Amino acid sequence: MTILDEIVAQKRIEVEQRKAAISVSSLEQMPDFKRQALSARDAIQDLHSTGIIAEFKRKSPSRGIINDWADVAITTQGYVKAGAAVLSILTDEPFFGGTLADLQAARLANPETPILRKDFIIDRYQLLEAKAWGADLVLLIAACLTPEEVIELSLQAHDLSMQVLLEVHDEDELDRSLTHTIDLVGVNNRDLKTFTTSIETSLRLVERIPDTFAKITESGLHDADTMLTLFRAGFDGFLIGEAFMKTTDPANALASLVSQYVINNTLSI
Ligand SMILES: O=P(O)(O)OC[C@@H](O)[C@@H](O)c1c[nH]c2ccccc12
Repeated sequence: MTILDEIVAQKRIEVEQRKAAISVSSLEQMPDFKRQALSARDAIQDLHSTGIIAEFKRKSPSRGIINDWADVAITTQGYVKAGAAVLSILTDEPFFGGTLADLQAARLANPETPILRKDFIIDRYQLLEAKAWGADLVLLIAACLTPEEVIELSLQAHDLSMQVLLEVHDEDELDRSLTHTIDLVGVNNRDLKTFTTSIETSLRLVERIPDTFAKITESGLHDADTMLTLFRAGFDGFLIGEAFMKTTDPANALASLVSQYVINNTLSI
């Protein structure tokens, strides 16, 4: 059993418990449910965008505790000020230490920045939760969904005005799950079986992703040279968590990376 199987098994139980605790109509009555979601795709593909999706992550199965002290509102506001185009908020509690309250706090603190609900989505109910608690887009992970489920969940997300980031890790997942009903494709550099990260995964898969989708490279990124290599290979966006969260000042770490990236990018044009 891989870690992903374990997380999804746990998630199925959790979703049933949440459904029993909060009804769909209560979610629909939450103030943000009717809010028009912001376009993450536009924010990332804007000419002046850094393309950075900055993640708030307290812990992970691969790293254990990364940061147990940071405040969500302060950290995410700092991220935005330092140049993040989009925010990613982990809402899985057992494995990543996140909550829907974190999502809501980030929403309140950053009314103009698109926010990704980062979780293991397997059920429409979680899309309703995402919208109700302030998300603009959701992650769908190809490795834990059938191609039919990807289509169904992405259409439902669109009905709620949210965009969809489809995460893949290999050719098979990409070829099997890519559908015009998603908006952004994320290549996860982290192998969930071994927890190792390799940007070769992104460099290999980018060729197969049509230009109609925004292309995001995810995980294990921490330096401007690597970002530049990936940008040149065709990526529009970079999902980065640990490199920021493990420092004493996550927003400042983002600011340094951005200035280095801008310098390198300008020098090499
Ligand atoms: O912290 P990193 O190595 O910069 O990675 C961020 C992000 O890509 C990673 O947290 C992630 C990618 N896909 C996921 C799916 C679920 C939970 C977490 C993730």
